[in-house]
Parts: sequence; C-alpha cells; structure tokens
Amino acid sequence: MSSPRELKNFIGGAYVAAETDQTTDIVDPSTAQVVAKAPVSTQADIDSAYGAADKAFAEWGQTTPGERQEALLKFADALEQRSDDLIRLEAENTGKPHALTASEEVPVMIDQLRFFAGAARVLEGRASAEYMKGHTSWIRREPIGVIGQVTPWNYPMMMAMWKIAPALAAGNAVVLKPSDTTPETTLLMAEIASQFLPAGTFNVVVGDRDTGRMLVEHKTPAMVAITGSVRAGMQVAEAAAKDVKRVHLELGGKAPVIVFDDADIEAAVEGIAVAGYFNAGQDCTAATRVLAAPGIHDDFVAALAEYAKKDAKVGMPDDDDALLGPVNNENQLAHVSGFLDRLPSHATVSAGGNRVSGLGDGFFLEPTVVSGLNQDDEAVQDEIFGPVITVQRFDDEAKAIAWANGVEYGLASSVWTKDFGRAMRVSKALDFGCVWINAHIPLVAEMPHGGFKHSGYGKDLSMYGFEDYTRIKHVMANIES
Ligand SMILES: NCCCC=O
Repeated sequence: MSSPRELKNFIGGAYVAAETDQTTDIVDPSTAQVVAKAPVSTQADIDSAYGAADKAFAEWGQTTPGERQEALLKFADALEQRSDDLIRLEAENTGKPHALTASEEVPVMIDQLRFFAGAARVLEGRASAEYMKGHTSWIRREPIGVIGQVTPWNYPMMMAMWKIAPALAAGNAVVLKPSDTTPETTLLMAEIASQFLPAGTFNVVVGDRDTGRMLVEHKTPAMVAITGSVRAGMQVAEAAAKDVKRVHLELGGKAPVIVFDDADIEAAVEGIAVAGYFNAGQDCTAATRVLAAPGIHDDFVAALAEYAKKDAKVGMPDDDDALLGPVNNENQLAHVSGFLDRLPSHATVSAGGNRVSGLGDGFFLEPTVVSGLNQDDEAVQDEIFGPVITVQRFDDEAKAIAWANGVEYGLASSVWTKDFGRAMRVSKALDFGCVWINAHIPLVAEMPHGGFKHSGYGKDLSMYGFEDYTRIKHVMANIES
C-alpha cells in the first residue's frame, strides 16, 4: 500500500504548507485505511488565506461579468477533463460508488458552475427612474467582498461548488474550509481553478472545527456561508453577529415523505428507496421519514423492506451496481448505530439494522426500514443521516401534515398521490423549502435549495442563491445640477 499523501493548503494560487505540525488522518471509509494526512490549520494560515483573498478581490471584483463567465466556463471544462481524478479522490475520502459519482454528481456540479457563469451576465434590478423630481435613482448589484465558507463531508465536491460558483460569479473572493474528513477534491478544485482566476480568488484551508471557528470569526470576510449541522450553524450565526457579517446557513433536514393510498405504490417504493439510500442516506434532503396512509401502510413497509434487502445494493466504490457505499466516518457509524441501538420496543425493524458483513473493515451499514415509531421518538425527530428510512401510519390528511411539519427542520419534503387537488393543498401546507410531488430528491441549477426553521436561511443554487452573494446599492443623481 502506498504511503499517505501529505496535504497542504491552497492559498494565493499555490499549495502552501500549513504553519503547524499537527495533522489529522484522512481515512477511506470503504477500507478504514489512512489515505492522506491533512494539516490542522491555525490562525496564521487563516490570516494568510484571507490576505490572499483580500488582494485578489481588488482584481476579481473589478472584472466584467463577461470576463468572469469566460473564466468560470474554462474552469468547468477543466473540471470535466479531470473528472476521473476527482471521482477517485472523492471515493477515497467518502467511499462513494465511482459510477454514481460519475453519473449523478460530476455532470450535475459542472452544470451548476456553467449556470452561475451565465448568471453573472444577467443580474436584475428594478427600473431606474426619477422617484424624486430632478433626481434619477438606480440600483447597482455589487460583489460583497471576501467570503468565508465551510462545507460538509456528504458531498464534498458538490457542496463546494454550491458555495464557490455563485460567490465567484458575483465577483467575490473566497476562503473555504472543507470538512476535516474530506478535503482532497476541494483542494484539487482550487488547483484547477487557479489556472483561470487571479491568484488568491479561491483559497482552501484545511483543518478541524477550531480552524472553522477561526475562519468564521476572522475580521476580513463580509459574509460567512456554511452547510453543516444545526449546532455548527448556530455557532456561526452567533460568531457572525458580533461583527454584523452576513450569514448563509444550510443546516440539514428530516424530510417527510407523505404517501397517500391512491399513489402509484411501486413507483413510490422505488423512488423513496433510492432517495433514502443514495449516498448512504447522508443527504440533508434524503427521503428518510415516510408517512403512509392506513390503507397502504403494511404493504408499503413490506415492499420497501424487500427493496432494501434485494435491490439497494451496498458495495465498494468500484462496484458499478452499488446504490450506496459506507457512511463517511467512524463517528457517523457510531451516530447512526446509536439510533438503531436505542430504538424503542414499539418499533419494528423490517430490513437491515446491522453493519454489513463481507465488505472488510469499511463503515458499511445495511439499508434499514423501521416502522411502528411514534411522532416524538428520536428516530422520527432527529437527523440520522444514514441509510435508515422510518415509516409511520397516519389516519388522515390533517394528521399527515401535522406530523410532517412536526419537526425542527424545514428543508425538503414530498407528497405522493394521483389527486391533483390534494397534491396542491399539501404542498401549500408543508413548511419546507422544497416540496416534490410524486418525486423526491432531484435538483436543478435553476431552482433554489434552502430551508426554513432550523434548516437555516439563504438559498443555494438558482438566481436567488446568486443574489445572496451580491449587495444592493442605491445611487441617486441630481440631474439638474
Ligand atoms: N441532494 C443534495 C443535498 C445537499 C445537502 O445534503
């Protein structure tokens, strides 16, 4: 086995050794082997990254939208050419199946980059006019400045893209800290981008929770954006408040999936299983919490359990038939297993519930179906973030909506029915930033992703997400002077 790669930060357009000897192991979760050693960056590294970003902003912030589009489109092409390297590194940090990363993640994130490259040129404002006699007013949409960003381990590349693409397209410079377990593809993205962006426009600092805290608390960024846990989001918002920084928070979910008895059950089972087990359920929009109508509940649980046992294949990254790989790290394995160990006696496990045997030392869990839970059970209320789907039986539409909304989260949801009126009513009543009808999990670059309640505020993707990375200035001219 080759020796672990020694990682460096990417600052000012080059790899730079961190000002520390402290490192953490980057572990491939499909083998439990150490593949790299990452520095635990310190205040000096954060200072240096923000210094580089500040300098770069003076240049990047003055480019025309067309120039930014051209640079970002070249970045997208170059990412496409390096997709094999990105997929391999992503798998070594996450254990994801190569084939699914190639089909479901890389083309999607490159499309998102191209969307924001084009968006740079079509920002909108209200009409300019003489709202006061003799004075013309108009709006400028400007970059905010330097942005600090923190990304999670579930989709390291794609979450980095959701953060950097709108920020860079709007003319901002970025310092990004990837998760401590999955930094490698983000570093490679910064290296690739550096061919097309002024040095220091996109910097990556690797480290742990303390590094993230220093990144957020630093005086330089005018905005901080994070995808992460509710706890982390609250800390970021608190730290940012001291300096009145803008805050953009995407903090997870507990998506309800309401299945009425007139739904196409076969399609619902497959759609929900794929949306619940994809990426081993480590998705803030995962179809994790099914609410099934009384007439179909038992058949639905049986069919979902069968799908979990027979069709939802768990495999190594090079297994082209695998739907899911391992969970991301040992802590996450303990977190998910803890929920399963603590299930109340009224719960029934119809599929899974254990570690997968026969796949070596990796952190693999069986696709799991749990029914019989009560609304206030922790497996219904809290984010499990693993391959576990719960199913509850509801009595009527009002109860389904009440239970669906009866959690702290408000990110994503779905309703499965052939009744158009019911689909409309329920989609209005659901207190979530996204409602799918007879579908769950697809995303497009043009539409926003972001939640309500403890799922945070601010949107990723779409023109709404793009506008979050701009500031509005009113200019008023005396036209009679
Ligand atoms: N399906 C993408 C969801 C992003 C957050 O986990």
